[in-house]
Amino acid sequence: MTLKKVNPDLEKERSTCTFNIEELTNLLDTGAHCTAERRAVEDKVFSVKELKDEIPDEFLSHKERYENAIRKSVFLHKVLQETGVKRGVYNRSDKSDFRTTYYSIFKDGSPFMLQYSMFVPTILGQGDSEQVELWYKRALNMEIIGTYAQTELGHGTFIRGLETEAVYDEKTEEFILNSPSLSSYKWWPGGLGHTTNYCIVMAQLKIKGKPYGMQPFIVQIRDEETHMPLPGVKVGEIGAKLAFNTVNNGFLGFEHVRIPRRHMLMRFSQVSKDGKFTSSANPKLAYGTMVMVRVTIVNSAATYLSRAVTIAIRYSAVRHQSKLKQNEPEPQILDYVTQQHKLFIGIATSHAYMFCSYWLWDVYVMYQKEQNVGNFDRLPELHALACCLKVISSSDCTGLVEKCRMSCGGHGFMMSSNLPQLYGISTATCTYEGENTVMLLQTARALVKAWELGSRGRPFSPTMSYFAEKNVPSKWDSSLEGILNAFQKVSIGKLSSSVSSLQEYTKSGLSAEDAWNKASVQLIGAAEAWGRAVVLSIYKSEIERYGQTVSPALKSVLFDLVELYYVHLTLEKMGDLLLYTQLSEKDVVSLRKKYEDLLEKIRPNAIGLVDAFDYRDEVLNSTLGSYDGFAYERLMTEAMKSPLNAEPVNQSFHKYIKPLMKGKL
Ligand SMILES: CCCCCCCCCCCCCCCCCCCC(=O)SCCNC(=O)CCNC(=O)[C@H](O)C(C)(C)COP(=O)(O)OP(=O)(O)OC[C@H]1O[C@@H](n2cnc3c(N)ncnc32)[C@H](O)[C@@H]1OP(=O)(O)O
Ligand SMILES: Cc1cc2nc3c(=O)[nH]c(=O)nc-3n(C[C@H](O)[C@H](O)[C@H](O)COP(=O)(O)OP(=O)(O)OC[C@H]3O[C@@H](n4cnc5c(N)ncnc54)[C@H](O)[C@@H]3O)c2cc1C
Repeated sequence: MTLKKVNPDLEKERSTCTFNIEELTNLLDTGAHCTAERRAVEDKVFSVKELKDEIPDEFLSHKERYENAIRKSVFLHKVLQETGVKRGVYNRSDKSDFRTTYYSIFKDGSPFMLQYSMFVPTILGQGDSEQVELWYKRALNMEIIGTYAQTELGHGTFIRGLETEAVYDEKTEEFILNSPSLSSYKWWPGGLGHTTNYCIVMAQLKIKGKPYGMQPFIVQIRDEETHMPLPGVKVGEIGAKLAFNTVNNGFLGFEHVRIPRRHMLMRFSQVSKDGKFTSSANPKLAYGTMVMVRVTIVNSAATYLSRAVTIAIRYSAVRHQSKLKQNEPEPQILDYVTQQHKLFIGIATSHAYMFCSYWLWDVYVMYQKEQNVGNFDRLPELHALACCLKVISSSDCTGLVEKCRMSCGGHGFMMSSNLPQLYGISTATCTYEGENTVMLLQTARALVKAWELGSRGRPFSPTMSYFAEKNVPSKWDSSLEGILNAFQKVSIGKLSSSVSSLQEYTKSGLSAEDAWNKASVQLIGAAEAWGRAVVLSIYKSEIERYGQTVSPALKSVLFDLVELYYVHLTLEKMGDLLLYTQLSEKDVVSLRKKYEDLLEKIRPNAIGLVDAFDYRDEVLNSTLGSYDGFAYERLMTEAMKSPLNAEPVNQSFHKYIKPLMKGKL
């Protein structure tokens, strides 16, 4: 099929863009040098023919898909090694540490994913210098391939309830790993099924019968030559899932498997040869990898959404349907304001979480530096921020990815659009690295504690400082500052009501735990409200900061999106605002008009805005979202790859249908 260069609809859209697309790309990539570096890596990666799929993955069997993913992972590793990309070392954004490039090769994840995302970072974060020296090099060279094995069949959320034991035997200076029950089997770790030969096992340390809490151990599970499971190791794959089907998530059980003492990662806690336990300065340091991954999820969520919204907006610009005016041709569906309502918030939300993720990453890096000199003061706030922003970014972005899919009508249901797969990998972020409700409850725990300490005169941490302000009613103000203040009032109001309920429930005789459980719906509302106030505040302040350095044309568009985000959220959360602020019906009417005006203002820049995410066709992997906009031609080309189209009549016709038709069954 010969294609014209670009669909005229997209050509027209690109001509109405009011800002410099490259300038926005550089800003989103955290610098022009990051864009250049990323593009150079992409040029290299996408020129490797072995990394292209001849048959779409969805037409392969489960086993074939796994084998294909392994083949590609190995080629990709080689290419990235040649380009000098540091694997296992996170950066501020998915794009600048090449996660997006990496994972675009796999629509459904790579079996090496956990090697890079958690195995190596845990060695770096939890190992002492000697252990890092030994294991990091081996892992980086892929001499060993590992994963992070924490979750068990019986427990994922409640880490203190994990059953896998590591019992110290001082006679042999070894730990004995044991899985005492079926529910203690590790369940879920990526790559564990048939890919990894080592793993970090989180297990309950016991010395002379005394428990010392959960600690990380590096455990060999397969022979380095034959890849056979080692004696006492029971390992396999957990089966088909909603997504991540090429990640090779696995199960693992131990029958008294012995490992050397120095295989416990000992940066924070140590066990001496004679079985003396030295505790870390803060027992929660063993949970450090989770904090780091939660921080990175905020950027990943924004990135998944930016890919989905690019596909949906490009498709909406080339798709024509129905009639707006009787005597005119069918309009682009992007001209329907309801379509703009579904999609433009996706661009704004992606920006909001991207800019917040850069800020959060900087907070994390600052904490890391302080932690290295024994200062853990920032940890409780960082933990609350990482939990809460992980939750609202993953749930908002996943909801919007699904909205993007539905906005493409029937074609969004096609696997070749890549929207179903994007939904799959996005929705997983709501569960992994801490199930979202549980993470909100962790956030609420920190907020209630801060509130109670604050009421006794203790200072609030920076993101909670507005708790100190009295919740006095003030006139509604629809400026950005006014809306931010209003959301802070909602946050104070919800937290204050939750604390009052907790106090009333305990006063009425409930235990602290029962009171907490009874008030928990309110508590997760208070946690979410705090997260909203943080995101509104950081998104605005980051754009104000960048606004001073970018061109006036770009600054104007960036603020259109900030306003859209603010007004959209105000209309969405109207109930809360009516309860806790002076918002009136008249204000709502004028905000609705403001919202409609903003959609109209953003419309000419819609394609420019998604082009600025700078996703090559190979990254989007979508028949609907390609840069040239030839969606129908691509849909047909992909349909022809269905194995059923290889022959005009399938044998089942002769075997079953024909006898049925002839009444000969
Ligand atoms: C080219 C290649 C480039 C490569 C680059 C890199 C590639 C990266 C690829 C990126 C792709 C990313 C893909 C990632 C894939 C990941 C797959 C998913 C992996 C997992 O899911 S691993 C398993 C995760 N599991 C969890 O998250 C479990 C959740 N549960 C918990 O965290 C805890 O159990 C919970 C709920 C916090 C409760 O713990 P508990 O011990 O019971 O604590 P308490 O409630 O009693 O609280 C005590 C006290 O501690 C504080 N606390 C709790 N947790 C933390 C923490 N993590 N840090 C700091 N403090 C913490 C808590 O606030 C309490 O404080 P108090 O002062 O109130 O006492
Ligand atoms: C795609 C994917 C990849 C994964 N990869 C890995 C990996 O590589 N390594 C690894 O170790 N793990 C991995 N996991 C496991 C993951 O971390 C856990 O599934 C997750 O932490 C949730 O725990 P759970 O499954 O035990 O859920 P549960 O805790 O059983 O949650 C079930 C329900 O119970 C509720 N609930 C639980 N506790 C509470 C509470 N205290 N208060 C209120 N409600 C509660 C939850 O809100 C939820 O609604 C992965 C999971 C997925 C889906």
